[in-house]
Amino acid sequence: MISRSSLDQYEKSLLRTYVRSEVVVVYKTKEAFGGLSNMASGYPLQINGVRILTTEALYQSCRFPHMPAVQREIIGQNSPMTAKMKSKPYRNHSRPDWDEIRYKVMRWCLRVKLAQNYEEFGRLLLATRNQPIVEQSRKDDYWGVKLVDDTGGKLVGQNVLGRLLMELREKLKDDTEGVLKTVPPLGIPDFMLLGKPIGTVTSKSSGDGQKQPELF
Ligand SMILES: Nc1nc(O)c(N)c(N[C@@H]2O[C@H](COP(=O)(O)O)[C@@H](O)[C@H]2O)n1
Repeated sequence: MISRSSLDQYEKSLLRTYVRSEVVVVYKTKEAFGGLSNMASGYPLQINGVRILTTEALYQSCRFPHMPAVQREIIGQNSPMTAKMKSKPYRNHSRPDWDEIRYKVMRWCLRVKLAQNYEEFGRLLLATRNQPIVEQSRKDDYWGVKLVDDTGGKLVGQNVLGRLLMELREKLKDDTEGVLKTVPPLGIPDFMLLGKPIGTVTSKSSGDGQKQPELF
């Protein structure tokens, strides 16, 4: 069995340190790079024809493929924060492999956000140039980074969300053919929304969440 102290040591080894003045900080959604946050509104999504207002709601709903009623409650929220709050009482019932796959789900959610908001989200991502991106958080040093000194200069965390955003940015820089406008489903079991397997996402399926009317 792995001892608590070696687990603590391992966790510590995953932490990275950033200097605030040298990075793009994602903190409040109204700030310059706030659109990179999953809590940002204005980047609507559509999965299997279902309208979802934010990547936060999409990400949280992916915890519960076996509980469509909970997914419906989460994606029915107008605010991303309440979508996250709605998931809280059910967290112990998240899919059993959640901790192992959540970063893949997050990577897929960001791909969907880009595919369906290619111009606006793409422009924001590219505006970060080659700088490190970090999400500042008060509590979460897995997805983000926390302030570690009173001067506010040092940020420490695994910064998994920031690293996924940087990974996507680098792919976008090479995306001359618009390949990122199509997102295949994740290759994991039970990748479902409201009882149906999640299909390929395309840029055309974004917008106001209504299916396109038949023209002929
Ligand atoms: N509580 C909270 N407030 C914010 O303003 C945040 N940006 C976040 N972080 C986001 O929460 C999501 C992860 O949720 P889990 O704790 O893994 O359920 C992820 O989108 C973070 O970016 N949290």
